[in-house]
Amino acid sequence: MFKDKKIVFLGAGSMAEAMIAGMSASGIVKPAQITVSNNSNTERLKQLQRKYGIHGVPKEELCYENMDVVILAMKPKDAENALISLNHHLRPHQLVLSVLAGISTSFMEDLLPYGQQVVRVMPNTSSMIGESATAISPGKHTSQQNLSIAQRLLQCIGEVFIINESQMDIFTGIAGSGPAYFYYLMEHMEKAGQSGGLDQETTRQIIAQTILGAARMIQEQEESPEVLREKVTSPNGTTAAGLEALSKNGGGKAISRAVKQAAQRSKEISAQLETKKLKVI
Ligand SMILES: NC(=O)C1=CN([C@@H]2O[C@H](COP(=O)(O)OP(=O)(O)OC[C@H]3O[C@@H](n4cnc5c(N)ncnc54)[C@H](OP(=O)(O)O)[C@@H]3O)[C@@H](O)[C@H]2O)C=CC1
Ligand SMILES: O=C(O)[C@@H]1CCC=N1
Repeated sequence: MFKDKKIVFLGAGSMAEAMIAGMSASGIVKPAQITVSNNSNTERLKQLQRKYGIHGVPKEELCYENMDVVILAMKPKDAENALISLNHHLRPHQLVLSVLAGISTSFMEDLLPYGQQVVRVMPNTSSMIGESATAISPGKHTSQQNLSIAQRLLQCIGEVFIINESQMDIFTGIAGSGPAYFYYLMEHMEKAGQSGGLDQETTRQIIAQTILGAARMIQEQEESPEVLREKVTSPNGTTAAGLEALSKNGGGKAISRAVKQAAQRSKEISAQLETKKLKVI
């Protein structure tokens, strides 16, 4: 499916690198098929080229007619300019994927040539090791075949969920931003471990294995998080004491608020960009 297909990343930041690393390691896409470009940081392009054996090409030197899949990976604030400058170069057969938080398929379609096939994507940085939870939603002109191409390509970096675009904000709150919540949790567990007498490195490995084990239990046992939690919790035992402290300190509420707040921010980004775009078209 991807033999000879040329994939181009516009944006060379942490998300692009995570996807490039995952795709290159998958063996499904060869590094030589991948090109990365950015706004101005040529040193960064050289670094990615050396590290992954891909092509790092400055924006002004990109050869647009050779691209099969264009992946937008700049910050949302830079999307409008990027789409406007792509408009003159794209051809109908070229598929545009965007990993930008808050950028809707209609936002892209309005700034690209009429009928351009686009797919909105929300990956996370675990793409780096092929463990992303990625959502995709097609635009209104996107064929089933191109949606399948996007799905297959993104399976190189982890699990892919095809969702309704109206669910993209909440997906972003859970999975796009999600790794950061777990790292935050780990930072705090690590500090507690150290103050309890464990060294940092050992604590880190213990926490990672604990989170990995809990995640795999959810994937492999047909039981809900609630049931699994109850199985850990002995009456009047250590876990009950820990959970009580979590609950008393607003732990559950804080987690739920974090997800909702991130989803809300995704909605706000969309709304702000829509207002700005209306002045352009
Ligand atoms: N980080 C994450 O966990 C996730 C991020 N995302 C999305 O990915 C996108 C990128 O995030 P992240 O990698 O963290 O951002 P970074 O700030 O790390 O990278 C942004 C990149 O975009 C480049 N850029 C800016 N304007 C243009 C342009 N017109 N054409 C080509 N490249 C351009 C920058 O180039 P230069 O350095 O030269 O200015 C830079 O390489 C965001 O939209 C974010 O919403 C989605 C899911 C998860
Ligand atoms: O923080 C952000 O806006 C991006 C999108 C999801 C994760 N990182």
